[in-house]
Amino acid sequence: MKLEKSTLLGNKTVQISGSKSISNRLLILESLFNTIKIGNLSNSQDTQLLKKALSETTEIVDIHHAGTAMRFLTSYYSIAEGKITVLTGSGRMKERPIKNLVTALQNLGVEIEYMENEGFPPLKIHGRKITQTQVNVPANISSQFITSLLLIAGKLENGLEINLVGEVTSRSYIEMTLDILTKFGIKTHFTGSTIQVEPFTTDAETTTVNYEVESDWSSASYFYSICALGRETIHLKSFYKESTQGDSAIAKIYEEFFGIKTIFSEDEHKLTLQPHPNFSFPEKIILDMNNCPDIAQTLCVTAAALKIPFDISGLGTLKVKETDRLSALHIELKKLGTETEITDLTVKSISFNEPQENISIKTYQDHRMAMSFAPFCLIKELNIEEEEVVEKSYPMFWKDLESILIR
Ligand SMILES: O=C(O)C1=C[C@@H](OP(=O)(O)O)[C@@H](O)[C@H](O)C1
Ligand SMILES: C=C(OP(=O)(O)O)C(=O)O
Repeated sequence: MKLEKSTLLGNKTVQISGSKSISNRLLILESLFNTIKIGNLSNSQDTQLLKKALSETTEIVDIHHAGTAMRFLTSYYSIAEGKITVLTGSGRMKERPIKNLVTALQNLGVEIEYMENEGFPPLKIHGRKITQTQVNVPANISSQFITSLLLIAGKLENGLEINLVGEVTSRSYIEMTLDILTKFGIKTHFTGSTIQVEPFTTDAETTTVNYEVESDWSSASYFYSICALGRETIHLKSFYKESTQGDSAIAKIYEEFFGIKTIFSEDEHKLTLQPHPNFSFPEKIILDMNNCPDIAQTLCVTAAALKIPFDISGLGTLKVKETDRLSALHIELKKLGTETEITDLTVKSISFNEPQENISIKTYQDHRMAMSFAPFCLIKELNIEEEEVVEKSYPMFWKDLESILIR
């Protein structure tokens, strides 16, 4: 996608589709318990892939690059008594770890085989009735393993006690799952590092839950970046003041470091992003983003574009997402003139120079690489390679971007 040097049109409204994370949780719960009326379901490809998988009865299920779908379906098929499912995905999915989840399910009595490499998809799952009630799961690789078990826990005869072992990563996503389970009528208790889930009662099973999905805060993050660089007001819909999405942290982060105030209009579920006209930018941004890893790329590109030094930690999960996001950032930020130093957990700016001529950003099959670098067109023209990657989470991204820019 060739993006010419642009300016931001003020006062435009962008309607973003429902949260991919919330939608994918609801689809699994709907399929297990059949009692949800979902509004504003995500139009992301990942959600469509999960929906399709849940409606199929074939033995082989290919989930492509949808990480949450891969992880959530692993537990889902584990309790499909008597059913054998081969769960596979894209080349990259076969490099994304799943061992901690598989071991937990094996320890609960499910038979799961690795069909290629130990610890990675594809998996052959022999669905069983789980009767055990307690399981330990290392929680430092992906919170999706914990969510996956939480989503099926209410379906087990005696519920489930999950002990989170070690450091807990992306904790906000576990809290989001617990919030959804509670709204759904499944009782959970999170104390210390133990989560207890009670079995779903028949009463709760017969009540229909109406769930209006809040729009996606990870998608909203790109408009915070655009607002920080373009310094005009943007409106976003449909969001709530009290969000269960960890990425809603973007509002506070962009207010503190880039002077973007967020005004919530409760009745319209609208956010107004308002740039402070005389904001003095900080000398340095120091931030732990363990709780909101998906907006790390957004922040790094904004800071690089504004040449504000940054030192971001808590990024241990970025290596095992759609691509190794830390090395992708390191390579592509150079093209914007920003040299960085990366470790397994951090990214830190070292120096800021002039951006290159004829910038062309590689996206490494990662939607967030494309969307996080796009706002740089407010500074200088650039090309984003393999623009279609945005479909994974935000198919309307280029159209929405176009609607708020003047060339
Ligand atoms: O549960 C979820 O919906 C997600 C959890 C996070 O993954 P990790 O827990 O692997 O960091 C996040 O990065 C991903 O985009 C969505
Ligand atoms: C990491 C992501 O998704 P998933 O893990 O579900 O593939 C993401 O959307 O940034």
